[in-house]
Amino acid sequence: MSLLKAEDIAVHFGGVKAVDGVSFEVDEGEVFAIIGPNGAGKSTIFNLISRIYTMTRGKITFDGTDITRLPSHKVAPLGIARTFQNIELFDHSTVLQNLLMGRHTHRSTNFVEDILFLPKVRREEREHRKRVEEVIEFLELEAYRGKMIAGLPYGVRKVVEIGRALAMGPKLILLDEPASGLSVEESQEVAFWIEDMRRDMGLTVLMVEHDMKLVSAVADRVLAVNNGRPLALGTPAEVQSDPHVQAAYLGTPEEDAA
Ligand SMILES: Nc1ncnc2c1ncn2[C@@H]1O[C@H](COP(=O)(O)OP(=O)(O)OP(=O)(O)O)[C@@H](O)[C@H]1O
Repeated sequence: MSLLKAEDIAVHFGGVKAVDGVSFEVDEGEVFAIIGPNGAGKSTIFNLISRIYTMTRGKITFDGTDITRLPSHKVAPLGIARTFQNIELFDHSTVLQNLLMGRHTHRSTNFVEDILFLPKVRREEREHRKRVEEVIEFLELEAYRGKMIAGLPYGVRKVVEIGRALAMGPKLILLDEPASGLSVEESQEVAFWIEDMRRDMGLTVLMVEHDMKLVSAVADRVLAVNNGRPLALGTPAEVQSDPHVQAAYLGTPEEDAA
């Protein structure tokens, strides 16, 4: 069953057709990757799903709900969490504080209830802590729990960014280039975590990634895009051997054949 469905989605910025008629479905429990050269429109597709950008045309359905015109702040509570290409954490807060902030989408208490620290507030606080501790254990972040983000190595910050998204308890996680800037060993770890997210947490994963080794290792299906247009859809091996995809990456005249 498809959890996310994008139908003929498009966004144009003046004359730039950043995304121009892309359709795909992500099945529940699937790891689905979007690949393409720089400027192909991959991050823009994420921004359309997150509702950061408003679509020029098309429709996006998540878990049976039409989210095409949903305000962006209502996307996360539905069960969609994301990471950003340029890590978006609070540098002067600890790992634990950043992960707890990931729980904010689940707050049902108001300011007065919080001040009075009512039983309902305490109960929610306990639940937030429990979920965050599960994430810390899952991503093996115990050693960094009390450390400031600013002082952490890049690879650890990338993992915390994934943790912040996981702390939300989503059904679908959007990973924007989870392996960029990581060493070969760190990328392999990310591959294991993606597998575990699916197997142990029952998550559906949609990722944008340049690292074809990671994509081949974890993705069930791949959508290749170029110039905002779809090029090929299939297994990693099928997409990698597609002549249009090869042409787009090599920049040969074949590119126009798409
Ligand atoms: N807010 C915006 N205003 C104008 N143009 C934009 C905007 N956002 C994206 N674009 C343009 O849309 C195109 C697609 O950009 P996008 O960032 O989605 O590419 P990408 O495939 O994610 O690239 P990369 O791999 O380099 O991250 C680019 O030409 C980009 O300049």
